[in-house]
Amino acid sequence: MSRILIVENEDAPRQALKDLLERQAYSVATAASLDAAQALAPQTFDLVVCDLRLVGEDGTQMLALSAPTPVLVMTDHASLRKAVVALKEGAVDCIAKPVDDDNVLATVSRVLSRPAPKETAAPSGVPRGMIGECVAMQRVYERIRKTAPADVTVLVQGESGTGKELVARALHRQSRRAKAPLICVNCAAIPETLIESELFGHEKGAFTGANSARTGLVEAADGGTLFLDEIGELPLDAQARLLRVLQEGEIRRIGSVETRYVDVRLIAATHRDLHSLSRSGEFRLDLYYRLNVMQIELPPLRERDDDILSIAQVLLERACTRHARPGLRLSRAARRDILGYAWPGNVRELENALERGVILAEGHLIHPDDLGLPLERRQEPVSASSEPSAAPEEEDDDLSLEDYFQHFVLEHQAQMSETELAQKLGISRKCLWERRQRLGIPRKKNARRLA
Ligand SMILES: Nc1ncnc2c1ncn2[C@@H]1O[C@H](COP(=O)(O)OP(=O)(O)OP(=O)(O)O)[C@@H](O)[C@H]1O
Repeated sequence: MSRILIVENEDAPRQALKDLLERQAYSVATAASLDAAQALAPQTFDLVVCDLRLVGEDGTQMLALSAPTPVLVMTDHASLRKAVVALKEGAVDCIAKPVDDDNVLATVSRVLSRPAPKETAAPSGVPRGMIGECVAMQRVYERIRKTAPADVTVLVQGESGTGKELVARALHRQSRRAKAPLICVNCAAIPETLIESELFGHEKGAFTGANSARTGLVEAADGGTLFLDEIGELPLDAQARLLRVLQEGEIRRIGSVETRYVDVRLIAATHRDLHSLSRSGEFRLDLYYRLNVMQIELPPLRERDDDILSIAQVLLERACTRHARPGLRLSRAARRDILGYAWPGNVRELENALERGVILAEGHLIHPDDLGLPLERRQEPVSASSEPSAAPEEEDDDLSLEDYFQHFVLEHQAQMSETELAQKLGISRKCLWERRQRLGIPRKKNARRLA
């Protein structure tokens, strides 16, 4: 299922476009401003549809924020000139407002069926949207790279929140099916009574409430990839049907005698041990062997020591943007807590803790209390240090040099010139400027002019 992000500040057209695209089985997210769009990581979508006339903002900026994702711009007569600029800067197409439903659908479908931009892995080989370069994750990236083109079934294993869906997306993007749909289904999120008809479809009248025939998600993934998250939750009857899809490429809608054929690559994910589930009869052993052709094992966050702080930094920047709190940083004690905590909810839990920190932080530093990590689940600090967590009056002692620098500059820059600030800090003005750039503390416009 292609993922589309709509950026439009007016409620009614935004909702109407969302409804229209969702009726075509696209997965749609919306944002009412550039900041809100940026916080949703636009570069991880398949397409961004952006109004050029956002209140107080320039919609063309979405092009840079979304790259390499294609951007389709919407424009009215008043912003035709901007549309020309946007097209010159790389927008894939332009649609006129008020939008014509058929025209939008045709354009969206045309843009999405173009050859997908080649996966833009960083030189280190990190797939788009994923953060982390520790040895364990390098192995994951290598597995993705080798497995993606092979068109085999893949079983992704790992605790909740370790990024299994991100791996599935990377596998799809790097496969020869990249232009075809990727359909993601969380088997745990669909009621047991509905899952078979959701996956395999049904005929009209197949059961009470089946007022019309419906295509299932497996058929919707024909030619592309089906990602079944939490496959351990799939009921036994649905497991039997899935096995037929894998063995024969055959599918039969509920209530139908007709057999259809599909060409689907399956990626399955679970945090459970499918082999022991199959010993207890909860999971079909034959399906387990069929799924287990290739495995990718995601390490829990607590085993990615080298990565935790760099992941935290990127997620923190995203949360700062989302909540319009630029430049917030983690105090040294907060960093120590992050390193020492066991992270049972992995990257998702880290994302949530940082979001909490950004919302609760009062100054420019995020302290342990702002993160609110449960005390009883903290591990021994990773460093040998036995520093107690900082009491407020000790906070100054607890600051790293960078924290101190940032704290000092933010507190005094309104009253001091750059020369005075540099003198007080005992550094040159050039060094002050360089550190400002590195730490992202641009000089306040209202600060006094240089002496
Ligand atoms: N390596 C990573 N880099 C960046 N973000 C990550 C990484 N791993 C996970 N995330 C983020 O953590 C969240 C959870 O990721 P995802 O849904 O892929 O995990 P999951 O293992 O499929 O979880 P679950 O099993 O609970 O469905 C998402 O917001 C995702 O963007």
